Amino acid sequence: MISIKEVNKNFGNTRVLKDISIDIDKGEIFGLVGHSGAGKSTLLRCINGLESYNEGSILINGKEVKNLNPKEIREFRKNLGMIFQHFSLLERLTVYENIALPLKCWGYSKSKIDKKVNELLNLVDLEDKAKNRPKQLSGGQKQRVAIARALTLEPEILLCDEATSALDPKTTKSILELLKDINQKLGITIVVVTHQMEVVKEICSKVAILKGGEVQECGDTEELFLNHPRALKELLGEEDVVPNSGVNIKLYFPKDSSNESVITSMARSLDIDFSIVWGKLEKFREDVLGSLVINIDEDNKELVTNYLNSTDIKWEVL
Ligand SMILES: Nc1ncnc2c1ncn2[C@@H]1O[C@H](COP(=O)(O)OP(=O)(O)OP(=O)(O)O)[C@@H](O)[C@H]1O
Repeated sequence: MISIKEVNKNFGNTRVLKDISIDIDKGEIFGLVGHSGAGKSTLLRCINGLESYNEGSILINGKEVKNLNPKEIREFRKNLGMIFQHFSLLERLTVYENIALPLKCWGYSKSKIDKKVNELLNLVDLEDKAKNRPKQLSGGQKQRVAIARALTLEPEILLCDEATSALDPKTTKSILELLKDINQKLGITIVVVTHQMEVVKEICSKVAILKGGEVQECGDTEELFLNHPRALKELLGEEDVVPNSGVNIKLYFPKDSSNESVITSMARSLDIDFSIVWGKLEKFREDVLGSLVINIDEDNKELVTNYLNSTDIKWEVL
């Protein structure tokens, strides 16, 4: 649905997007994650046609975004909803009027507008706030209004730029639940730009980690958390602290494997000593993923690595 190929983008002499290639499938919730300045928002603006790109291609439903003429771009934008960190609601309008705005601009009849707005108020659970103004709402409620407004023209794609960054953790969770619900009920493809790994963990099926305008990692979110590549560690500010002597081996346990049985079986079959350096369990949606670092004698390295290769456990020497 969204196919980004070798996209380069410069601001003056500075290249801020470097050879970006990402494919986003229909119905997916895709995360673009990275520290400030990584190029996330610029990429999002290239996707929605607000910025052009110097080289490469961005195809949405088979159409090259930068080649769209003004008439096509109007239709194209209709198909893309967008929500932002600071909601971008009009303060002088009520909740109802804010949601109705895009429909009014497109010249829909009053009855069609009324039907759609009420349907969306129900979807975002704000029926009782229709007559309120934005200043009478909490941050989470404001974002719900923004989400409803972004959905009025029934877009196929919803772009979220740091949509939960201004919200507390509990409100963030409820907004993420709503986005998940919308994705499932309406089949909308959602692209989420965020610096919050919790957001990625909670709702994104795929993710790309950006750094310095480049894609460092891209793939399945669960795989990424399980494999914990360097790019993810850097993003999370994690460091593996391990002993200087012996060999340190990190084992990764997918959600359906029992770490204890592998470790005890290994100790029993190989009849060797090893120490556990540290272990970590991490909640991943409804499941728990784990990793464990063990320290063994250099002499036992081959024995242990051969044993681990005979299991389905992923591992690496640190
Ligand atoms: N209009 C612009 N003119 C010049 N440079 C820009 C412009 N917009 C962004 N940049 C630069 O492009 C780089 C990427 O910025 P971008 O806003 O895309 O990053 P980001 O990952 O979204 O960061 P943040 O989360 O802080 O918004 C940064 O170095 C930024 O300074």
